[in-house]
Amino acid sequence: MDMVRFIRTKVGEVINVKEITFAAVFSMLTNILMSRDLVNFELESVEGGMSEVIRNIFEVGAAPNISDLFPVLAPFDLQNLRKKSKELYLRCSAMFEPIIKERRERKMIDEDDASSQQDFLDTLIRNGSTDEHINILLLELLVAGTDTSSSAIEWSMAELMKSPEYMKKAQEELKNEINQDVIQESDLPRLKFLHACLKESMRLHPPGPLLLPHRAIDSCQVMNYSIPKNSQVLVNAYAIGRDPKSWKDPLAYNPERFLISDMNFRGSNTEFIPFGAGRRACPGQPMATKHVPLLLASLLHFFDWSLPCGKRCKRHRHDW
Ligand code: HEM
Repeated sequence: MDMVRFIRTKVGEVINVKEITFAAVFSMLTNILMSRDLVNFELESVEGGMSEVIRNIFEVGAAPNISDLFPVLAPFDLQNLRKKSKELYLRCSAMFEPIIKERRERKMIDEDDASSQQDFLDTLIRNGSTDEHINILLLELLVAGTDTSSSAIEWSMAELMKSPEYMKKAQEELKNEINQDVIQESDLPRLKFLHACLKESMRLHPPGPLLLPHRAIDSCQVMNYSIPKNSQVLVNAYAIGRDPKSWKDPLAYNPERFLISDMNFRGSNTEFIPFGAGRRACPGQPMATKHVPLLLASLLHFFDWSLPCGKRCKRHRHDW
């Protein structure tokens, strides 16, 4: 895997885990979506400054918007959020357009050849999607999938650096369970402790702390609160994951709590909802729960980690 090869060239140097995992996830997603690798690990960069664009879109999307509180102000776009979104969308479209054009021209989709491999882009073209639809869909999936997945890996690494005994336990599990030079999807079900570490990191640091904004389609009563029809509803997954009514010693990083529980990522347990729950839960969850543990396992199995200049982390109580 490119990420592992790249880190091997940096052994002994300080590694920026955030940049590397962002690039690795981005590369996985662009390969799945359009069979293209837009990442250059050597330059630690994503082609055409894509990582910056994706991050900016995330920031613009998550920024508090005064028009949500005073809808009458929306046409004035006082914070320039709509203007910025449009500029970022145009920058992304400029990146995707040559790829879509080339794919259309090469007529890679051979309707008669049922065995020819199709990626997401082929399927969209074959279904008659316009360039605009394709641009928007690719962008939405890259934005929704990259920062969330890399944040889950980064927080897991940060927590494991703070708790060396759990890092060691996860590495021992990997040593016992992985017999070959690469970690494969088929190995994942055996990595119980690794999954527990990931769940515990996502409980404390859900990559979407307020999920996505929802809208009440009807007036309703939730406990003692009246929710009027059409109001925007934000679900605080961050607070839910740290609620002392649901979690014993909620601020402690303790992956073992997930070894003795059958909580999954599908939102069946409302006290643990890093991917949301119900009809609008994350559609990328089945994919993310494969590539996120694969990347985390690769970081832990192939390398030993320490903080720069022998620094030590304080453990246990949560200052994050
Ligand atoms: C660790 C990784 C990920 C996390 C924690 C995560 C989390 C979430 C959350 C919390 C939501 C909102 C759910 C709600 O409001 O109820 C969401 C929505 C979404 N996610 Fe993910 N996600 C991840 C990875 C991905 C990936 C890899 C993709 C696709 C490539 C993806 C695509 C989407 C899309 C398209 C939506 C919007 C769904 C809608 O509008 O109904 N996500 N995700």
